[in-house]
Amino acid sequence: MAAVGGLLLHVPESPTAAPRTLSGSRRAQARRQAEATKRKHPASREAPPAKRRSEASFLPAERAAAKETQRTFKGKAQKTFSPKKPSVGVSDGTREQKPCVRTSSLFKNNPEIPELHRPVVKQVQEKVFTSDAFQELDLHPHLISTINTVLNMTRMTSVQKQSIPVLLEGRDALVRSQTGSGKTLAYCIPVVQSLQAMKSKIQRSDGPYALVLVPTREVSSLTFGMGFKQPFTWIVPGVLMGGERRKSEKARLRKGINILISTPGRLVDHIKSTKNIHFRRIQWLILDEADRILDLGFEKDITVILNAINAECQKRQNVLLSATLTEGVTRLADISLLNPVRISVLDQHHGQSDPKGRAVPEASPLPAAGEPDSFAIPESLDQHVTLVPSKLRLVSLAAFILQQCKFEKDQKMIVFFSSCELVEFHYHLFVQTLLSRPGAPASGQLLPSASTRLKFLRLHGNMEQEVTIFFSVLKDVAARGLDLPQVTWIVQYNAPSSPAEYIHRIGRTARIGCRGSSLLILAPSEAEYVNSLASHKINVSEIKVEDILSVLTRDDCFKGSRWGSQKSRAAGPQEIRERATVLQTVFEDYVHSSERRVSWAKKALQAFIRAYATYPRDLKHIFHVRSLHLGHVAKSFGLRDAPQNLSVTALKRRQANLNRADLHKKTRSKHRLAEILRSEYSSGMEAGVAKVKKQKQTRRARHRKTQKDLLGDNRTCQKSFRFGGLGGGSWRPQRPGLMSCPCQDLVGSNGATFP
Ligand SMILES: Nc1ncnc2c1ncn2[C@@H]1O[C@H](COP(=O)(O)OP(=O)(O)OP(=O)(O)O)[C@@H](O)[C@H]1O
Repeated sequence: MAAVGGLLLHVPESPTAAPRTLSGSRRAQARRQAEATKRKHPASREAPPAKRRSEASFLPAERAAAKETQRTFKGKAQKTFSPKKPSVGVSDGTREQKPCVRTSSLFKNNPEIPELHRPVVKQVQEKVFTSDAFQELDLHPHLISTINTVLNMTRMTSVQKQSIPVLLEGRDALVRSQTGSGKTLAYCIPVVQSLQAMKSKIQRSDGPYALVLVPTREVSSLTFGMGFKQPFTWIVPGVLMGGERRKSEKARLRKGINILISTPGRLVDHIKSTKNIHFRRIQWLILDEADRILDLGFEKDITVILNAINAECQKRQNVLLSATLTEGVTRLADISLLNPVRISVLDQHHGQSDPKGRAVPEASPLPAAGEPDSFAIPESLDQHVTLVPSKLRLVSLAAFILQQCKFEKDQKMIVFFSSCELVEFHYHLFVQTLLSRPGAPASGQLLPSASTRLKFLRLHGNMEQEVTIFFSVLKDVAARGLDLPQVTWIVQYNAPSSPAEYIHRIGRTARIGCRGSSLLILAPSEAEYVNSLASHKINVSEIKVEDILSVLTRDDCFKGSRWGSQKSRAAGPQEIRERATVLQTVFEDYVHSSERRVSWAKKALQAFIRAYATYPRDLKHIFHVRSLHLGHVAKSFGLRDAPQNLSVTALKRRQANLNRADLHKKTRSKHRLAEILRSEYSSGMEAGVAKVKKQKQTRRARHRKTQKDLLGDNRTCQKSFRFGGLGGGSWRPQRPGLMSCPCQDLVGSNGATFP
């Protein structure tokens, strides 16, 4: 999974939008599908037989079918009819003659969906708000009025109530509180209060008095906007976050920044290369989202920063904030905090607060060595999981999106994917098939009932000019009434690599007491992941895949021919199957409408497999690339067959390569890099990524030069590289777009659009 975390955003569509029925060629296609399904399930022509009427019959687990975990793709021949007439094309010039292809069954040979025996655990919970107002704190009146009128906040959250007085007393603190509980203001307020109260008024040219380290530039911008922008004009806040030209950052540093917010990598960059950066007057060091900072591999950078600050100033106040208290965070607290107060906001049952709600120093229960940490999860967050066979993943995701964003009101959803390519692929696929555009033909791959009001947005760390685009998109979005904090659904299409990552992902909803829900989509072979979550006191309830797909019966555009106008009849498994098949055909037709699209889908599939191979060792027994049925997985990319060179043999060859002793040394750093790349927090500018990119460029340049010297001309490397060549060369999980052959040009989705 490379730079992970893609993200799709949805806005609601009017639930009153009248469904339109399929017309013309679309209807003909649906009929073909319905007939195909009928042929495959002849028994269901009438009422389904008794034994198939049960819920389980929805996904008939064929006895003959080997378990998905043991199967390999054999390149099943697709059924192809002679191309009597041109298929429906799309309006972008890629129209071409293609054979009329019947999609293979979505519902045959799927692995059995196991009963989910999820242990019910009592989740750790926190109370978000207190009844106390900010006025009760001894703050400057202007600061209070800014909080009340500009930030529009009156009551303190629990973490603010506990932390602000402790920090105003001048103590170091280790603060743990759930996502979206207001940790940012818990330190911003004391910092601003203490700096404005300084006897000699702060000058801009004094340089930094407070240093705030955050994991990503997105967080740095949000921190800047939320906490430090307004109150006292003579205190100048500033952000260093990459994306901007280093030269202009240097100029701003030269002018002076009093509250410096930065990502660790970028700051180290300046420490090494910018002469006029200094820490002489540092009074505050804040490590916000410490768990993510460590997850992203910034431990070394933090050490460099701590050394640089310690060399210039010894006395300061240190604060470390985190939503999860992992071993790494505790270690970081040990080296960066001096005699800290531990603030952990748990509910009354856990007895963390005294009756007045003040923090109880040193009272936080830390997990015993080896015992997993229990994470606090917002009470208002409903967590769900669904087990979906690989073949049904794409239709299930689409159905779920339609269910929430088409039939429910005011829903906003974030979908997390495991790599940038997956974001790009699904974004373009859904935009092209689920949305209607002005002037678009009624037929083609577009679903007729799509709405112009349903919107998709993509965000990932691999986007060119990330910062500008990211924020201009956000601004546009905000202008249309969208507000990221009001996200109602989090969907994790690919499981996260750690419980902490899971917490941070779902933490994008149910913030500050709002309601929110999350859905984790797992394959049947990954069901055990639920136990792994439970060991961290994370409770999920199951949604059946048939319930997700049943939404398709609410939309007549997925209607097969057989059901006519029987709108009122209860949707049976057979009808759901037919409609899911119609939707899958829409996707497959789109993907197969041109060679380029097929190639994009294959690249996305390849990225998925690469990402799948980077799960940490302790999760390998659940997520192992060998447990993937590639043919089935290919279907979830709209491909009718798996690319031949993604065979298990090729993967085995790669495994053999990885087992070679001389590769062992490299593996650990590769894992580290993979973790960085797979994180949705990765902004693409982290030191590790930049370093690897640079190394690759240098290697490529060196290689070309050697080639030129050897060959005496400008021929480039002829080392063979097959698409999807997992078996060729030393394949390893990489950032999307970086192929393993050092001489290979970058191939990827950067700035490119889906064909
Ligand atoms: N006292 C308050 N009253 C109302 N809203 C608040 C208050 N404090 C913070 N918020 C809002 O709550 C939201 C979440 O705050 P913040 O980002 O600081 O949470 P967090 O605990 O740092 O979350 P995460 O760990 O996910 O980063 C923000 O939109 C913020 O504006």
